[in-house]
Amino acid sequence: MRCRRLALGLGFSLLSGIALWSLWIYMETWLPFSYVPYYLPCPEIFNMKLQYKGEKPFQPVTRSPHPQPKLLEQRPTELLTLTPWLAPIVSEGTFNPELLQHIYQPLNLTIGLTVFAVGKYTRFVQHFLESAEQFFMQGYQVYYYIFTNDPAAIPRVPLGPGRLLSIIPIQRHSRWEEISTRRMETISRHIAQRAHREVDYLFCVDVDMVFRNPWGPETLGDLVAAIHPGYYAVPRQQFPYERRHISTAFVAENEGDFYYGGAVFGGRVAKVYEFTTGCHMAILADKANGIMAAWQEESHLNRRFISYKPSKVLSPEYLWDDRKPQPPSLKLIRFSTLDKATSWLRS
Ligand SMILES: CC(=O)N[C@H]1[C@@H](OP(=O)(O)OP(=O)(O)OC[C@H]2O[C@@H](n3ccc(=O)[nH]c3=O)[C@H](O)[C@@H]2O)O[C@H](CO)[C@H](O)[C@@H]1O
Ligand SMILES: [Mn+2]
Repeated sequence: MRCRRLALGLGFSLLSGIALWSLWIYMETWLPFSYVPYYLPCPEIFNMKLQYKGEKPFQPVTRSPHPQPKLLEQRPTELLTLTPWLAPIVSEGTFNPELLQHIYQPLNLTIGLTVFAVGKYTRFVQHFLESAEQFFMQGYQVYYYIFTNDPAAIPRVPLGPGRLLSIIPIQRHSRWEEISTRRMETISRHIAQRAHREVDYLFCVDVDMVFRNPWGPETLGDLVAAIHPGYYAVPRQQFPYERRHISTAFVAENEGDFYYGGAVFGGRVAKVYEFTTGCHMAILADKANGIMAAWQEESHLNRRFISYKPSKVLSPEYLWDDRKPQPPSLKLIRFSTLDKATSWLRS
């Protein structure tokens, strides 16, 4: 009796298993499509730039090995002023502010500044904006774009003439890595929807920072990157690039110029659009393969700046970290990270 029941039970389970399996097969062919990870673009193809006949790219994309440029190579207290691809490296003493003012002021430019304040990071907005009002692009039209999940938490900071601010509601993601990484997508979409009509140049920066000294037209360029304060004096083999081949952010040992910070980049709005869209696509490809790059969007930013060299490089004066003592090579700290309670903020 017991054996019969057992046999019946087993038979029933087998039959229902087969039925479920057939249903799944049927459903799968009926569903519009399914994702197959290995069909996604592999890094080599993804980083390839097609050069169409008649198109003259401003900068050739190189994969040829070349020596690493050293910011402090010549004299320990003087910074390099030109990259090997002839982009200026901006620092105090390399430009004449009055002359630049005369050149750029009549152009009637509008400079956009994007900043994200999601969750606990809304507490940085007041200090950030107050300092930007004092130092960021003084005398120019400025458009602040603040992306937040909590518009009510954004303080109303009085703005000077010709300066506008727009609060843009966005979704909150639970993981801080996701919040940080999604910025590329959000900025790219925002440029397509709005910013391309409103600004000439756009800078994208972290909110947990303050301006300490003037940031002016010397920073304007087609595509602008800033050297990370943690890695301006180390060999590129020690840069925290993404080193796994499977990631679209992969960088080989013999590649890399400077290690750039994810906290500051910008340029002409059309170039920033191209840049953020490219980074977003690479992030999506990684995501589909279940990968998060070593330093999230900063890894993708660095990968892209190797293939698409920045036309202007900002020295660590424009991206400093207050926890470090100011070295003699940096004459004027203009923008720097606040010492913050990272683990609490990200919890
Ligand atoms: C020294 C260091 O470790 N630096 C890394 C760290 O920078 P940070 O420690 O500077 O990252 P972060 O915590 O400032 O996050 C980046 C930005 O995302 C926004 N944000 C982030 C989290 C959040 O909950 N809400 C919010 O609004 C905010 O604008 C913030 O400034 O992480 C970055 C992630 O891309 C890069 O990998 C940096 O190299
Ligand atoms: Mn930060």
